[in-house]
Amino acid sequence: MADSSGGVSGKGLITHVIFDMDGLLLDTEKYYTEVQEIILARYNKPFDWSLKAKMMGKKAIEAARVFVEETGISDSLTAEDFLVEREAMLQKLFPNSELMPGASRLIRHLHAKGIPICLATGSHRRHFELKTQQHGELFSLMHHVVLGDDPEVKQGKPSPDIFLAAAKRFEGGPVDPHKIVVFEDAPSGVQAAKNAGMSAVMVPDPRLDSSYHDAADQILSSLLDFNPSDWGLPPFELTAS
Ligand SMILES: O=P(O)(O)OC[C@@H](O)CO
Ligand SMILES: [Mg+2]
Repeated sequence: MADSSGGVSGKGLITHVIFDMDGLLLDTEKYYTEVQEIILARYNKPFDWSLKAKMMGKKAIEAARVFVEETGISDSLTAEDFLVEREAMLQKLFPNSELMPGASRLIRHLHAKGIPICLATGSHRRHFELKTQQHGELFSLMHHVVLGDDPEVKQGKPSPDIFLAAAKRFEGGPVDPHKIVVFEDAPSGVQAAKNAGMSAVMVPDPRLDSSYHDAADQILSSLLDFNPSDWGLPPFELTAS
């Protein structure tokens, strides 16, 4: 739980960092929302952030089941058919994926300072490739990448599987979870980090109700507001004025 100052109380030194991708490093959640609104409009159903909050961060089929069941359309559209229908639209949108503010600076800073960093995303390989095709050099700075369709990831977030798999694959792994901070945007992702025994910095979409923030150790409105010293990580260089 973040302390009142929004800083971090009582955290030991962090030595490794795990990044979520969708909504945290890449501005891609809007594409999922756009496609889901188009599909729901056919059933005259509204798409709202309480449904979004339950879907984001999950593996595709898990998010699809939530979508068709929570909206009450599962008799007309199966989770599998939903995934097929949205695929064509997403394949057009994902190559335009842009970085979230502060993402590049933080990744490059930690890499330059020799802090081991990796990626752990519910996105499966095909979507990962589409979303990162404009950002290959930046994502190559990750020590490793764990994807939603990785055989070790039996269950998606909020299960800890993906973050435990990520901790194992660092040099000299598995890394003690208490020495890992996870950056996430989704309630399911923050919960997965806590379930893995790790710390979680949440950068939530401002439209997400603040009641979903409770499990995070620190809440930021943007990665630009992250202060590495809060976590014992090397501070940003002061840019020459
Ligand atoms: O990269 P993450 O946030 O795990 O998301 C994957 C996908 O489920 C989008 O919500
Ligand atoms: Mg995310």
